[in-house]
Amino acid sequence: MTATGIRELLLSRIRDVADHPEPGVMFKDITPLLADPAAFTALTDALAATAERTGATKVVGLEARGFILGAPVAVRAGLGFVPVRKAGKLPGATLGQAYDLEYGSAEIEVHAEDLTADDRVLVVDDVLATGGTAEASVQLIRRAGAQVAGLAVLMELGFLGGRARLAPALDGAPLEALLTLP
Ligand SMILES: O=P(O)(O)OC[C@H]1O[C@H](OP(=O)(O)OP(=O)(O)O)[C@H](O)[C@@H]1O
Ligand SMILES: Nc1ncnc2[nH]cnc12
Repeated sequence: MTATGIRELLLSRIRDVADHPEPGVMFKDITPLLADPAAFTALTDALAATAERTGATKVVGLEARGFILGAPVAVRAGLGFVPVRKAGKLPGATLGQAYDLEYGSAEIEVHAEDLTADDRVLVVDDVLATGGTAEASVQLIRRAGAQVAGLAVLMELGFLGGRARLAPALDGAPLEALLTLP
């Protein structure tokens, strides 16, 4: 399939849900895409290609939808997977980072021992909206002493300005969005 064909397939499997989880938010629901094996496989392959191209040694997935996408990407690319979880879930010694997102605020954590100075980490998530979640994850990875190979998302909501917000934290590492939605 051509790159355009893949993008059209992925876009056709994302459902818009108005006013979820709060009024004024147009929620981008990826569950139809996950339920379609051709679309889910195409997405996994595209993100795994990014992992290989960026020379990543680990994939970080952001709870919860970043787990669903990131774990198969890590397996496909032959890399380890490191979960970045919402605060209070990981049992070991953690590093934490608070952040704001399009609809609220939260704190994420990672097991510090899962990342080393030799690691180049590709962060995988479904949506880049305001960039708050992704920015916090990049800060966390750097505080853990690892390098950031890049950030790969299924879709970027361009009108929320996440790319510009993230630029300082990424510090030259690539941000790749398979779809950019106006
Ligand atoms: O760019 P931002 O404004 O930070 O928003 C993007 C984040 O919001 C969603 O996660 P959410 O916290 O809703 O968690 P979920 O995956 O558990 O639904 C999405 O999966 C991204 O991680
Ligand atoms: N509009 C949106 N749709 C889906 N996930 C999101 N995360 C933040 N904003 C979102």
